[in-house]
Amino acid sequence: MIWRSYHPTHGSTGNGAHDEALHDRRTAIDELGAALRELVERATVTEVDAETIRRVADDVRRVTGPLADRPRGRTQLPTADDLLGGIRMYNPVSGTGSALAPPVRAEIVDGVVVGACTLGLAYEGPPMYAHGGISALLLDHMLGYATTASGHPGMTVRLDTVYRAPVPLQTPLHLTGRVTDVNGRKVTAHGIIATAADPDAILVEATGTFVAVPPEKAKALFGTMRR
Ligand SMILES: CCCCCCCCCCCCCC(=O)SCCNC(=O)CCNC(=O)[C@H](O)C(C)(C)COP(=O)(O)OP(=O)(O)OC[C@H]1O[C@@H](n2cnc3c(N)ncnc32)[C@H](O)[C@@H]1OP(=O)(O)O
Repeated sequence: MIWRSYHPTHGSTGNGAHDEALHDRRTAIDELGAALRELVERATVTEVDAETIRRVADDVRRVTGPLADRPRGRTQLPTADDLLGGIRMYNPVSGTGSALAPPVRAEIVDGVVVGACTLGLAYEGPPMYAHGGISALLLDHMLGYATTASGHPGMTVRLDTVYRAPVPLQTPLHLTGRVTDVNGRKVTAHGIIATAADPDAILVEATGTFVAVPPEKAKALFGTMRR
């Protein structure tokens, strides 16, 4: 399944004309992201002959040309993002503009972050199942979301992941993340991955420690960032 999940309501922050352009840009990014994910998945599952694969590679190189016009560097935020509002169009877990993201859709239900996604064959580790690093990525995100939503944002300093059973591909998944402890700058969170069909049967679980970044560290790490 390919999620197309940019939520238009998130874009309404100011006056009409600017919002409309921003909404249009985000919608376009969302459309390109969905097309890229479809490309990645089709390229992963295809068994067509080598000549066809080369022809597609040529075509893809050709169509990427117009995107090279105005690249941003690592210090420049995407103009479509709203960092404080939580909109990251290219986040590799939830960003609907990202070719890497499943993407995960998540919301807060009774103080718990509850997420959903389906992983295609592009995320394969052991045959038929997700790569273990992908599970850790999803859980890091779920725990990070939970800590941020609880009012205690921080960076991951530790992620302990327990793999109980393989995570099946092409299967709707259920993810959670919740804060379990706040101790000064340190926040502990826990999360799980299960199938949507059997959400109580934990496949992977993780406990993470997140640390709030003090202002002087934040300045050193992110001070060069600009819009
Ligand atoms: C609505 C909004 C929605 C938004 C959605 C958002 C989703 C977002 C999802 C994003 C999710 C993705 C998130 C990501 O991907 S974050 C990216 C991955 N993480 C990093 O790159 C972080 C790298 N680490 C650092 O830069 C520094 O450690 C920082 C700056 C964080 C702290 O450096 P600082 O020099 O300031 O701190 P400190 O070293 O004095 O330590 C402070 C305290 O922490 C304890 N400690 C340290 N390390 C560990 C450890 N390994 N295990 C256990 N404890 C540890 C340490 O003992 C001390 O405790 P205490 O002695 O005081 O008791």
